[in-house]
Amino acid sequence: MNILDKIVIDKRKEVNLKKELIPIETYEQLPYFEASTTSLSKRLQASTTGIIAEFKRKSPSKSIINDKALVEDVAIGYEKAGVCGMSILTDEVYFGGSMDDLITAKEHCRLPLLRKEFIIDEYQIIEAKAIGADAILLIAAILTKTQIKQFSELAKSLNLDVLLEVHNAEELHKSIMPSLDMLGVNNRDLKTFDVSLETSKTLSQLIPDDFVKISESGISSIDAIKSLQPYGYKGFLIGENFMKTDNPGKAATTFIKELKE
Ligand SMILES: O=P(O)(O)OC[C@@H](O)[C@@H](O)c1c[nH]c2ccccc12
Repeated sequence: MNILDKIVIDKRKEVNLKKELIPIETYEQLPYFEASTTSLSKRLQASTTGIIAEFKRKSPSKSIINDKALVEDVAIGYEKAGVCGMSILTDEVYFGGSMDDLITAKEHCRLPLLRKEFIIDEYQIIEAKAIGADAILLIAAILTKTQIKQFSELAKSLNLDVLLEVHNAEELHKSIMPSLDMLGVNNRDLKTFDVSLETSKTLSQLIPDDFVKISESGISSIDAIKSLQPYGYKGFLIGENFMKTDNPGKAATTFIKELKE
């Protein structure tokens, strides 16, 4: 069994358990549930750099990336660096993240926050809104077309932006629908962990221009970004390249400064 299948099985158990412990109505009463959101896709459209910087402690492919950095320091650092948004892993088992990380980031910066999670149930979308997320990720590889439609429409009704992630043409074909704001191409195959920026380049021509195009994973240089921009990419999701340093905010500052030159 590949790692993605395993993650989804565990996630199903986790969500079923949580549903029993915390009824959805509890989330609907939290203050952020009614609060307004900041649009990540609009920020990206208006930006010349388009960096979405991620907070990621570990991953199944790399194990520990950074177990010292505090999410509040990183949120403040990323905001100062001038990123367009911050992506926060909330999966605990495989990525060492938590919903508390997102809440903490929300308290320390005004950046649009993307909840990076393996969403398989509408419950997680209500939860995302309630903890202060501005955008959610939907992964085509683990969802049916019907789920993508239902989940993205629910997110839109809550004013959350939707980033739909694909890895191949088949996933892209089943996913294109008006309730999505951003289409992300993951350069990392979540089943094998192979990384290639060519994935973004080949799939770009199949993505209609009305979606904000984002290239995700394995981006570690200015040259990589410059090579992707001609393919229409407006957003670049970067995790490890910043998180592997002692000071991710500083790494993002240097990176963005250089990108602007
Ligand atoms: O650390 P990287 O290679 O810069 O990648 C960041 C981000 O794209 C990656 O964490 C990611 C992209 N899609 C995902 C889906 C689930 C978990 C993680 C991800």
